[in-house]
Amino acid sequence: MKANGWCNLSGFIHDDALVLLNSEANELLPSADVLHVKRNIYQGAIDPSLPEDDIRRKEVTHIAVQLADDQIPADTKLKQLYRSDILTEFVRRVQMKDQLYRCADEFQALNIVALHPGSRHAWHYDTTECTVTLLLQAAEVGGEFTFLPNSRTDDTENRMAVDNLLAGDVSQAQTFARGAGTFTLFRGGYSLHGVTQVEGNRPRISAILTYDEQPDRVIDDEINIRIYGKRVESILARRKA
Ligand SMILES: O=C(O)CCC(=O)C(=O)O
Ligand SMILES: [Fe+2]
Repeated sequence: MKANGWCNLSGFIHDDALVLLNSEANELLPSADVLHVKRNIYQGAIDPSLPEDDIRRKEVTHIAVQLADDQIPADTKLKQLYRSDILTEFVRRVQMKDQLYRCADEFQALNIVALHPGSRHAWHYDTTECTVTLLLQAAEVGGEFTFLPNSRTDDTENRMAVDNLLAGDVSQAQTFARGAGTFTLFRGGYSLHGVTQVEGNRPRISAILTYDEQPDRVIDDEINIRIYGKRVESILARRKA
């Protein structure tokens, strides 16, 4: 974690427990929305000094079948795992934070994401410093997590490496072989990353566990509507009415 900004813990979930978590996800996913989110690699904040035609301004539509936190019942094993203080404390220690809390946002806290054959997760930075994922079901082929370690800091970006990567030269990127049950922590806010195209006959399913250094962090309605679409828009509108 210190040297590369990532940490991959394979076999973190025992095989028998993994079967339960994966079947919960597969039972819930038919009720999930297909999200279409248009974004650039920075997910919004483009460096204004970039030329108009710079590849880093380019918007790509990200497509995923995704369950938000409010769609994952409290009695599922997956939510119980996420809500475990032992796990939160473990994540805090790996991330070397003085304080770390589960995200308080009703939609973003815990998500289940299915990438179906033919889809990928385009290169991007996360809007939070550190991201935690649990792979529940690996793709048959492809669907690999790829990562350009420490490609930016708070002050600067390794533009040469990022430009080469976006132009298709993946020689600087690291790719991890991850089996289902692998728990991965990475500094996604500082390292450009994505998931290669999923191939074969089944979706790649992962859980995204979100944490924050603030105990009460919620996300702006506008951002949640942009990510989660009509369903969340109508929940929020009904509440206001
Ligand atoms: O699914 C993964 O392994 C990575 C997901 C990711 O980058 C994200 O949700 O921001
Ligand atoms: Fe990400």
